[in-house]
Amino acid sequence: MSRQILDNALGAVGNTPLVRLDKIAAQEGLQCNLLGKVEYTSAGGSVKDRIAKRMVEAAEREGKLKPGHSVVIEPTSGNTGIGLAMACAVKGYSVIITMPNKMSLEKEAALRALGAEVVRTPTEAAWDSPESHIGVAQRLQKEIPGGIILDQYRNVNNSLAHEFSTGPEIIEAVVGTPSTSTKPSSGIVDVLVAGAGTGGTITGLSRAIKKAHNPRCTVVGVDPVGSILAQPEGLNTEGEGSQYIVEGIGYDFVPDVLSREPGTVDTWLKSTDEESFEAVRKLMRLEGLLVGGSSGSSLSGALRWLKSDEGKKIAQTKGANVVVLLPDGIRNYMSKPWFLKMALEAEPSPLAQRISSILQQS
Ligand SMILES: C=C(NCc1c(COP(=O)(O)O)cnc(C)c1O)C(=O)O
Repeated sequence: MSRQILDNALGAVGNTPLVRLDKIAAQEGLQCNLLGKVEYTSAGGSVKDRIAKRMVEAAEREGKLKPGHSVVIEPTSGNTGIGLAMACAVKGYSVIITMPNKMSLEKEAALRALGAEVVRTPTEAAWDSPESHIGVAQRLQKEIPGGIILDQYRNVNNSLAHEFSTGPEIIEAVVGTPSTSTKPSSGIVDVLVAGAGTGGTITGLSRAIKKAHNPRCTVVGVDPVGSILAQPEGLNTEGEGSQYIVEGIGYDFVPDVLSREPGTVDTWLKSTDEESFEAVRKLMRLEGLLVGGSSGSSLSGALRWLKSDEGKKIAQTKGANVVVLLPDGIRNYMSKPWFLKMALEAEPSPLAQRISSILQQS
């Protein structure tokens, strides 16, 4: 793709790299391959570009979007909104985004820069209350001529985008990369680990991998403490309803696109902000990957699963491939206290101490 002229920015959605996380794997004593799907390299900066592009193009094919008339309205934690705003900028639709107050200023700035109107809503509002980002979007859709909610929480094109783009990219990379003596590979995706917000990513990836590639792949879902997506429900009792800082994953309802069919998500883990941000630090410091908070949630879930009774066999299997979905990048969170603390308040390294002692000498 990078060696041809693209019609517009939407041509640069997806086709993201699958990157070895060898230093983290070594630090954790893993024999398996730990592979990160780095979604921040997509044109809009996240995995959600894919569903935004597919939902808009499907709505156009179905005659639901009319240039110069339609106003796309979407409730979002930000990234789907950015993908939609990018698509609407290219295609000439107006767009209104409703987004909870918790979400970063960086996402709001990107949305506004792309031409979207942004309406903030109370983070604590229940999903089905008129004050929530979903409730406000529905009210605006009723009142604004040409208003249409493409609805990532119900739209089949959400999970289909991952079943037919993200999934095949992962499979092709794993199958197409030869096994060598120094980098052995089973040639299949043995484990997939992903967080869940709408659940479209994990549902689509599970279907892509289990239907067309490896029906025995273990799919691990990561759900923040405070959210209710994990199964069995008993996992959600501790800390139910508590607020968490990581953006993009977890909800107080189960979106339609998150399949509850047996065999879609084989096991769920609960994640905390603390372990998520520690995992972000590892991805930055050890692997040079400038990822966002939910990438840390996925990695911390993967590392915890690999230490569990269920995962330890794979952990010690040379050539087994464990794929971790890394949904977005630090661009969305640069002014967030959790990141500034990590980046600017770290303990001075021995090198930093050496530098200051040199420079203090008159
Ligand atoms: C639901 C939205 N985002 C999902 C998301 C997810 C979860 O992806 P899902 O496919 O929605 O489950 C993980 N990480 C980040 C940073 C995300 O933005 C949204 O942007 O509206």
